[in-house]
Amino acid sequence: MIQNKASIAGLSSPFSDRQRGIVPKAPCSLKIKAAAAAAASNRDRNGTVLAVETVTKEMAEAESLIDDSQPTVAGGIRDAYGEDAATEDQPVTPCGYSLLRDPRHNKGLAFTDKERDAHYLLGLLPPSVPSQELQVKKLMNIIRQYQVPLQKYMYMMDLQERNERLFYKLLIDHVEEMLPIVYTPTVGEACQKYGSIFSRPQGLYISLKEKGRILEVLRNWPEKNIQVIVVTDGQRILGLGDLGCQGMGIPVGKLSLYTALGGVRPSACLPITIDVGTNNEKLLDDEFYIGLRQRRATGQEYDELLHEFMTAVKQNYGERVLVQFEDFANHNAFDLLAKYGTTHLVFNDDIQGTAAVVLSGLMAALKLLGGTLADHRFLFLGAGEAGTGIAELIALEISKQTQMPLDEARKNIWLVDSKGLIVESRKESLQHFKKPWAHDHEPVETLLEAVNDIKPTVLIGTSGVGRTFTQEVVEAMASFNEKPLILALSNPTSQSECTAEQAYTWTNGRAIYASGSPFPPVEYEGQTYVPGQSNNAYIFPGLGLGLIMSGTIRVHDDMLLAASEALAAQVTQENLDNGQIYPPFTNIRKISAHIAANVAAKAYELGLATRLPRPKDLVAYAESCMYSPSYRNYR
Ligand SMILES: NC(=O)C1=CN([C@@H]2O[C@H](COP(=O)(O)OP(=O)(O)OC[C@H]3O[C@@H](n4cnc5c(N)ncnc54)[C@H](OP(=O)(O)O)[C@@H]3O)[C@@H](O)[C@H]2O)C=CC1
Ligand SMILES: CC(=O)C(=O)O
Ligand SMILES: [Mg+2]
Repeated sequence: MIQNKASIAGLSSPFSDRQRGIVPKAPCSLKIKAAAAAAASNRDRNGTVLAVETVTKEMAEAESLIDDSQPTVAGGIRDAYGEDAATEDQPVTPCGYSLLRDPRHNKGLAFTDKERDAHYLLGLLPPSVPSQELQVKKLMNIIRQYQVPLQKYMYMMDLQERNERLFYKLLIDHVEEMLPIVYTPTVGEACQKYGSIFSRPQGLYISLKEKGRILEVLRNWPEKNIQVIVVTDGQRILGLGDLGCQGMGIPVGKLSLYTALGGVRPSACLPITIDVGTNNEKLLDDEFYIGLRQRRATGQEYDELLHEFMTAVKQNYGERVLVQFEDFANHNAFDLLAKYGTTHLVFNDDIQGTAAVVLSGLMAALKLLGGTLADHRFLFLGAGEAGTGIAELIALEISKQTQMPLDEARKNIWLVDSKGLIVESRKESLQHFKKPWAHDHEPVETLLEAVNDIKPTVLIGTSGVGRTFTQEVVEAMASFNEKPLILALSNPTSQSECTAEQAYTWTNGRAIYASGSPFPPVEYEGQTYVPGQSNNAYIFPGLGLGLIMSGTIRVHDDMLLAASEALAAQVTQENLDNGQIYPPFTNIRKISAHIAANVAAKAYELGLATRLPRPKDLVAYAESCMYSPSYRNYR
């Protein structure tokens, strides 16, 4: 979908308003200040950027000065990746016993005789020199012997701390099997028990105690060339509620997917947990809880800490570091995105990443259901970050496809929250992100009533509450839809609105179904149904890679649409014939390269990319940028 700049500037969704600006408020060099001034002078009276090419060129120049001061391998755009993309022999700093204790360089028994000789390893290892593939095979044998998923998780975390390349090789080569361990659902249980299983810090902890010293905290992290930060304050971890400081498992898990699925090098990834306390009484009473033992700070105290953090991030890492907000409670999530969307490269995974993955699933599903997006009726259970984020992106796409005003495009999209259907008569008391969805309708209290009234073709669960798509609800969907599309997005598995088995059996095998956490295939009346996984993990790794490789300085809604289209384009006829609206995760690195390329192409088109010149073949370029977990030879 190619848009001209005028039509982009004309969009009026809340996303666009938040994220259209490209003027850095706190520029980190004089040259960037000059570029910012140029950007400011290129706005019309609505604040819309009119011509950004000049600005990005100047910013690119300014940024290249910053890059020159970074201790990276020489060679332009590829600098950030060179250390990992290179296949030739590499120098290695630690040696002897320290080399075996350094996860970034350790190879376990796979050090060659020559390397053992050159790096003071003689006698420190038994004689055998297995290949990396054999090491993976051995570890998979061990992991498969654990019956309890949390034990597998702990084994994987230990491996990551011991031998990083082996961790990623194993994760990439066995992605379908290992994703549910390092990610949802097991990561949810790990967060709940994080204090009890804590062994070593895996990211930065910034608590209220560090107020006034956040820059110093960032500088304590050993890696300097950071490209992606995933940050949480732990208040809405999956559908498990407030887990306080123990939410750290989520940034760690998300960033391991940035590397495994998106090819961003691990040393460029920084997990951060902001600890402002927790309102979870159970954790406050838990002797193993690792966070501040106080109730959550709110209001000015909260805002000031977050502002200090965002300012320090830009000061320390520059204009192009991507900050992914993850699992914040919705009032803070929307506010942070609005506040920093115009000054920082920020992205909210729960609002925007989820929106992109669901829109992609819908685009693919239309090939099975027929019609266009505008022909369908959507009903959501849950009107928070995920629900309203998805709803808004669907409306934006409908508006683009049909040229109808956004408000009009919203009319076929309905949301139910904990108080019932969102309708006009409730408007006054609604949170701001729900107001656009308050349509004209009688009050409706239950989901079943809403389903029977609205007769949606698509039912989407974003409530965080398990088994809320009851048999009656699903059967009602099947009574007026030949192929009811049912997306039970809440995580982890326990919070899924209905299971795959329920969706298929209650619709006599007619449902098209996907869930946020994976379900195994279902046998029903002699047929095998393979459910899809509708999770933002399809989107953020490729989107992040696209932003990084193009040096993009702001996220724009059109980049989300570009990511959705790229993902939908990877769904094959064979996938569709099997009722699947997402491609399998086994191909995820190829998929991520395509998403990255589409996102980068959009960023160049919008003039928001600063790495110039634009590579001709963006897919090939994305692939060439990707981190490879294969061992390097040490000279
Ligand atoms: N698959 C994926 O990729 C993703 C999945 N998710 C999942 O989505 C879920 C929700 O996340 P998020 O949107 O951020 O959470 P929010 O807290 O922002 O929103 C939850 C919404 O659900 C509503 N709700 C809660 N209980 C009920 C109920 N019993 N009946 C009807 N509505 C209810 C809330 O109502 P009210 O506003 O009245 O309180 C609120 O509108 C989580 O489980 C999360 O794991 C999130 C992001 C990505
Ligand atoms: C997947 C995800 O981001 C969530 O459930 O919050
Ligand atoms: Mg999340």
